[in-house]
Amino acid sequence: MPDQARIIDGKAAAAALRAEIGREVAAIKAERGLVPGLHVVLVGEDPASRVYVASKEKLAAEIGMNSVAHRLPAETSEAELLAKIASLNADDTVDGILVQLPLPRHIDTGTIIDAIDPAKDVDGLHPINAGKLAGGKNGLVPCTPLGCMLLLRQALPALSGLEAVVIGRSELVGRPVAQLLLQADCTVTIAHSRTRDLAAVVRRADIVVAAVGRPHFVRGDWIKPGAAVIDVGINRTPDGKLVGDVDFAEAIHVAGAITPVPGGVGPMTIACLLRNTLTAFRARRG
Ligand SMILES: Nc1nc2c(c(=O)[nH]1)N[C@@H](CN(C=O)c1ccc(C(=O)N[C@@H](CCC(=O)O)C(=O)O)cc1)CN2
Repeated sequence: MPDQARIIDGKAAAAALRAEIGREVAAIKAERGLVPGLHVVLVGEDPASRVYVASKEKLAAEIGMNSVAHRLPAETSEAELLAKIASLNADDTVDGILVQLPLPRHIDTGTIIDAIDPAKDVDGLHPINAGKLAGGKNGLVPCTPLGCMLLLRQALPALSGLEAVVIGRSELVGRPVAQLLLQADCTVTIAHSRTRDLAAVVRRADIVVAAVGRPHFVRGDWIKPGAAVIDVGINRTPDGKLVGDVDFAEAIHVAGAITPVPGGVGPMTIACLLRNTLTAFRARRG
C-alpha cells in the first residue's frame, strides 16, 4: 500500500462539472432560446454566507445561467421572506430557488424551506424532496451530499457492499448522504454525538464521511487502512486557517483516498447547485 493517500481534487472536479453544465446550458440556449434561471436569497450580513452567495451568483452567470441574488436586510420578517418566495415560485423564468442558510434567528428555517416549490428546490431540502430521497425516488438532492458522492465515485468506482460510516446527522449533509450511500448499496451507519466508541465504529468503515463541524475531530488512528475519507467540515481555526473535521496530516498516512480542506467537498457544493438548477429546468420545462 502506498504510504500516502490519493488526494481527491474537488476543485478540479467542480471545474470540470461546471464546464460540462455550461456546455449543456449553451446548447439549450442555441436550440430553444431558453436560459435556466437560478435565484439565491440571502437574508442578513453573515460574512461567510455573503461570500458563498457571491460565488454562487458569479459561477452561475459564468456558465450562462440567468443568475440573480436577492440580498435582503437582516430585519426582513418571516412574512416578507415568504412573500419573496411566493413571487419566485410564481415566476416561470425561475427554475431554481435557494435560501442561503443559516437564516437570522427570528425566521423559522423549516417554514421557509416548506414554502419553496419542491420543483424549484435546488437545495433539495423540501420535505417532498427529502421524502423522495428516502424512498429511493428521483427528486432534487442536497448539493453537498451530491458532491460527496461524485468525489467518492472518483476514488471508488464500485461502492456496492462497502461499509460506510457517516459522522453527523444534519438534514443538510449527514442524513441525505447516508441515503445516497444506501442507494449505492453500501452498508451505512450514521454516527453522532451520542454514538458509543465512535473510534471503533469509524475503524470498521471502508468509507468515512465526516460532517460534524469540529476541527480535526476524526483522528488518523480511527481510519481503516486504505479507506476513502470524505471531509465535509469547513472550520476556521483561531489563526484564520480553514481545516476539516478530519486530521488530514494524520489521516493521509492511513487512508487510501482523502478530500482536502479547502479544495475538496466545498467547491463541489456550488457545482452541484448548478447541476440541480439544470435538472430542475429540464424537469419543469422539458
Ligand atoms: N442553503 C444552503 N446553505 C448552505 C449550504 C447549502 O448547501 N445550502 N452549504 C453551506 C455553505 N456553502 C454553500 O452554501 C458552501 C460552503 C463552502 C464552499 C467552498 O467552496 N468552500 C471552499 C473554501 C471557501 C473559503 O475559503 O471559505 C473549500 O472548501 O475549498 C462553498 C459553498 C452552508 N450554507
